[in-house]
Amino acid sequence: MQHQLGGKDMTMLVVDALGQPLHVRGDAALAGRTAELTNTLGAALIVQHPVYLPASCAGSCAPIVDGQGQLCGALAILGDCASDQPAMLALARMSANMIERQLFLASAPQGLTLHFHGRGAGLGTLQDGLASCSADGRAVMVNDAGLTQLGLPRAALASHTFPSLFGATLAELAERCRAAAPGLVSLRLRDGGTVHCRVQFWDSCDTMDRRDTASATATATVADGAHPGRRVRAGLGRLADLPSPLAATALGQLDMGDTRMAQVIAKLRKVAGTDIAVLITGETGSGKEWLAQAIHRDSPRARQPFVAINCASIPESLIESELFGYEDGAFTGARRKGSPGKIVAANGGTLFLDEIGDMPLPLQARLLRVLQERQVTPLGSARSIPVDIALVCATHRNLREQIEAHTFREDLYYRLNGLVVKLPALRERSDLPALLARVLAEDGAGCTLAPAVAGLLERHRWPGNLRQLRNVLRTAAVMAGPGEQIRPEHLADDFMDDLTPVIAGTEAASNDNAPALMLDQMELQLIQRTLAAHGGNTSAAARALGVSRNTIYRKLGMDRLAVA
Ligand SMILES: Nc1ncnc2c1ncn2[C@@H]1O[C@H](COP(=O)(O)OP(=O)(O)OP(=O)(O)O)[C@@H](O)[C@H]1O
Repeated sequence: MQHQLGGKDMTMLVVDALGQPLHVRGDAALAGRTAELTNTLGAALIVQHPVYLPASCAGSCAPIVDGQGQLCGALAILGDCASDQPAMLALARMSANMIERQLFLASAPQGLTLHFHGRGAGLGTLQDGLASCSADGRAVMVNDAGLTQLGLPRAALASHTFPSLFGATLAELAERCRAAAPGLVSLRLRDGGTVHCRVQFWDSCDTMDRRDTASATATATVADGAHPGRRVRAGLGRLADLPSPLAATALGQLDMGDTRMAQVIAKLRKVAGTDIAVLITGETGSGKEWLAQAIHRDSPRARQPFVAINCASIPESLIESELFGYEDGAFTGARRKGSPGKIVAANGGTLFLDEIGDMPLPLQARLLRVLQERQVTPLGSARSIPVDIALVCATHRNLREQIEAHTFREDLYYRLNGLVVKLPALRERSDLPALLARVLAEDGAGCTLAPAVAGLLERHRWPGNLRQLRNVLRTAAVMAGPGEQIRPEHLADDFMDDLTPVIAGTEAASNDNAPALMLDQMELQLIQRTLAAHGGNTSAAARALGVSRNTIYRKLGMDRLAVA
């Protein structure tokens, strides 16, 4: 929440069901001050609905219910934010919802946990339903979002079992999980509706055939303080793990079966908790920031802030104040109250400096000083603030070359490179099918891939790496429609354009030893040459040849791939 509030002068307050403060961030005096506040918090507790607070203690408040649907407290954001009231109410409601989900998962029966939604795209969002049941499928717990989707009042839950709600026994579900190609299972409800699900089996669940599922499942330690050491079995294997306390460790979730990725993760696990600075290199979109976040989430600092700053996207003149902060009126245009800066904001947690190679030289010297002295002096201030941060940096540049070109300080480089890890480009990874399945499950609106599309995706060079992969699949899923099969015509034109030279090149190579050029082979060569002359741009080649782009795809056999 603090991150979302972006440094606004606000107070965050969590109270129990009796309105007693449990946790205050910010102005503790404000949190306990007014009768109106107590009354309004009380109102939120009574009506069990988010409410605005009165003007005297402006803010918003949302109730929190536990996994059994019992009211257990409320969360309030207090402070003068008249113009932002709706946003604050939404933030309070969203944060309360996140707490509720954690409470639910922490008290879930140890048989199976199901995340479900009527639309595949709803999975992994705060709106997806949660259902948990005991290993025999009898005791079922469902959160409010889940009950809404099932169309059930809470009181009716007591008379249901898992099979009576979801139309399958745990053993049947385990079987479906084994067979589910993209890591997403659909269940037909008793009322005829369908929900898309991701499933996690706890180890204690006896209904699973452990021998058969060994290759398809991942065993993971729950990264949740409430249940240290609990072990879960992810029924859909690594593909379907969710970013929840029941999922594998954050780093473990990035290991999809590629050897190089596994090595990167193994190295990072060794330095977890040591505060050794990590430098991540890799092409754009290869997942450097995601990796940095996973390092943070698996570290002892996980409950402290993760603060990211992209040195390439902030104007040079602002990096200094953004990073190191500034005193009241330190420079023209400075905010009246000054700003503590990102380094101080990350105190106790992790500072992620993305595109560190783009940091201007003078600031490199300042950063080095901060890292050595472990204290920051904001602009215009004589006072130093001690800081305790773990540092993760990333770059797609070659810092050694930059050192030789005198654009990067060698001493800073050696301070940053405690451990250097290189993320493989997507085209070098051997786990593309698993990645496709995961991204589809997360972002694919329940769609599946036609085999021909899987073939096309595997041929692609992916210059934009994981970012491009996610965008291509997300757009294709929208084109195909929820729950449909993604076919070649659903892929974006520019993606097909990028792909054409690769396929054309493959065809050309395989034609080298052809004895006599038949008419269609000449035609093929003409197309290949024209494509080459137009830099692989299918539209330009089609125009030059006076044919349609589809004709080119057809002649190159890409339509055959499409129906394979
Ligand atoms: N392990 C992953 N699995 C699936 N998708 C991922 C993964 N890692 C990253 N992505 C996707 O790729 C996008 C880009 O990732 P990220 O921002 O971490 O890349 P980056 O290497 O930091 O990029 P840049 O160099 O441009 O800053 C993410 O928003 C996400 O959609």
